[in-house]
Amino acid sequence: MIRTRDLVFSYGEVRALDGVSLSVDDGEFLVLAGANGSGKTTLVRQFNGLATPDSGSVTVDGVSVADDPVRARTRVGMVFQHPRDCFVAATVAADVAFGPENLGLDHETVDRRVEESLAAVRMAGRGDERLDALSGGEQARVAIAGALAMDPDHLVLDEPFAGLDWPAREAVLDRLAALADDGMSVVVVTHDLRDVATLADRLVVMADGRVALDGPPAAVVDRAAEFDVRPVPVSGNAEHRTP
Ligand SMILES: Nc1ncnc2c1ncn2[C@@H]1O[C@H](COP(=O)(O)OP(=O)(O)OP(=O)(O)O)[C@@H](O)[C@H]1O
Repeated sequence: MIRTRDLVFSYGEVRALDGVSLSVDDGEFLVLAGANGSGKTTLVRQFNGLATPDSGSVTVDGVSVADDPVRARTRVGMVFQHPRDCFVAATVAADVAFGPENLGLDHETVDRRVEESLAAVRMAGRGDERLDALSGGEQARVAIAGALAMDPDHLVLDEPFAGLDWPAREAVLDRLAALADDGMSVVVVTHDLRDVATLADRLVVMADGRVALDGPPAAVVDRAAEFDVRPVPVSGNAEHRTP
């Protein structure tokens, strides 16, 4: 579980987080929405210690991020917008291997993690392909594989769908939903609630550095427009769950 309590964070005079208390359970697929500048990115950067709060606390599986930021960074995988800017290698497998190699894992373990992570995003057998030859959706899935190869318990994606067409978006969402089904907590930051909200277990809308709405998408999405988030019809949550 990722848990924040009364988080406050300012950039100089700008108070970006103004008392955020939020818990994300294991296996929960949470969509974090909100208008530009509402504090979404600032919040998720606290989850793995990329930023330190002015006050308040963050724990990951009960351990304070401030006390053990290295642990938080390995437990919480992060995928940022524009994955192509974050790639460090020329080919798919080399890029996904980069993180686990840096952990000092042996070759066999790295190879296994690369294989499993690529399979999890339906990119199995494509390790030798060049990243610059992939579609935007495939690149997004490789970026997710790179985070999965670190074997995290939680996965946070900041605007992972930017620039993706509909089928690519669906493929990425499908994978994320499956990961949540397998027990990973998945947090997706997005402006756009189309299709995401129908898959998510929970929708949190931020406004002015605070949690403005929090609940099952079907219950809260109608109010999202009040906070400059595009409303969409939602038929229910957790459609991805299979008995
Ligand atoms: N590096 C920075 N320096 C100064 N102010 C910043 C910085 N990053 C963010 N801010 C400000 O902090 C507030 C919250 O920004 P943040 O990026 O967390 O919001 P967001 O909801 O993720 O927005 P967006 O959807 O545009 O990415 C905004 O007022 C923003 O202008």
